[in-house]
Amino acid sequence: MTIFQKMLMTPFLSLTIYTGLILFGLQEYTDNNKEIEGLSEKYLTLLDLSNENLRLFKQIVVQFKDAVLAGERDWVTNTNEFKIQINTNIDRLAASPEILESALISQLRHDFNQYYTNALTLSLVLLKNDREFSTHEKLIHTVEQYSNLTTSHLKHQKEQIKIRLTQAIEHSNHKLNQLLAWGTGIAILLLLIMVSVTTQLSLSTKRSFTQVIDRMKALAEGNPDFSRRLQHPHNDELGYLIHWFNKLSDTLEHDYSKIQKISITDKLTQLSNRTHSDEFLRRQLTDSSENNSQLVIIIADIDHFKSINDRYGHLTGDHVLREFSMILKHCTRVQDFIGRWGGEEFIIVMPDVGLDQAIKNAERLRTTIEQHDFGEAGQVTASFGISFGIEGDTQEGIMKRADLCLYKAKQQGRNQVVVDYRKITD
Ligand SMILES: Nc1nc2c(ncn2[C@@H]2O[C@H](COP(=O)(O)OP(=O)(O)OP(=O)(O)O)[C@@H](O)[C@H]2O)c(=O)[nH]1
Repeated sequence: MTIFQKMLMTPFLSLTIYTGLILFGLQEYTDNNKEIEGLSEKYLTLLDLSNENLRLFKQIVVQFKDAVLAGERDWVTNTNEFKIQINTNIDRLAASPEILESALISQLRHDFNQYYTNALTLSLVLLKNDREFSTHEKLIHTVEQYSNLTTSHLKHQKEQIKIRLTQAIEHSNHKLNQLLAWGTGIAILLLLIMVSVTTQLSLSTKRSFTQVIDRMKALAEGNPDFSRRLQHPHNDELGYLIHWFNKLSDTLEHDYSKIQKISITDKLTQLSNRTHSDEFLRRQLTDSSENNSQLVIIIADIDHFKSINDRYGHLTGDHVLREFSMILKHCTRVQDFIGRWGGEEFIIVMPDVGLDQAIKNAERLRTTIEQHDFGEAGQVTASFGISFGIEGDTQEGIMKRADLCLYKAKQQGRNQVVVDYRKITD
């Protein structure tokens, strides 16, 4: 996935999830409202029945009183309708045992019927002009007792319906509040995850970009580090950038090493050139003095090279130089350094070698060259000057001593090896 897609995905996902949460919340809110509406309807019906029972009961009480006071027997029988209605209502209330306890309903039914039976009996007795209340004291007391109980049960029933309704609404609201709290929690959690993912993404992108910028800067400032390549495990824009930056580094490394090689190599002989020989000698002198090791240099110069050029031409001269270089390479150790010091002058730097061994090597070189067939130029000889590193030596010092020996070799008739023994004999 590309960085662009990742960046787009974060707000898109957030939007989708938040929209989902809002829609879910709205749905729950609507459902909750519907549930409360349903509850209200159910409970209010019960409350109406309860109120009606209270009203009917009061009417029965009043009816009995009126009948007795007016001496109208028919009025007593009128209460039967109210009684039937109350019992029907009680049956309807009993159909909701989850709201009204069946024990309370049974108690109400029992006490109301007790009241009605006793009140009816009392009313009929009193209507017979038997108005001596003291003789009916027990019955009056029973009527009062059941009247109070019935009223109390009816009120209690009404209260119970109200309480249950409040509880049901509270429960429903509590569920909604819980959902709201969960929704808010999830939204905050998601927000934190989004922020953390975006921060991580930004930081890792920034880190990778910084890496690329640093490497580009180093490259532009001429300090390339070709030993390692940038890594990016993802196939995103940064991955492509790093991939092509690494490709560019490969090309640059290749060109750089090519240029480096050219800058230190002599084109004709493919040996190290003067600049590189100079540097190498300086480094070796430092190393040998630090490690307290022996360092020997040999200067080799082709004899009468000018006359080869003059007689056979420069191309033949060049051929001789190439052949000469090959012999130097083949007759020395891998750790020996060979460079073209000037026109037909060469330097061999031999680290960790005794002077005797170096002299033997120079002699072997001299005889090999002498015996070699240089083609058109025929036989060619060379002269050698040898010097070795001494304490506090400088590049100029060791070169000068080797040069003096070479000069001596030329003076003494060429095709020979002259060694600078001065420091040993001193
Ligand atoms: N063909 C060819 N000749 C070169 C090259 N570089 C230098 N020379 C020639 O090498 C010759 C060196 O001549 P001199 O310095 O007089 O030395 P020499 O003739 O070898 O004499 P001695 O060193 O005294 O034996 C000059 O003629 C240069 O022109 C080269 O790359 N190719």
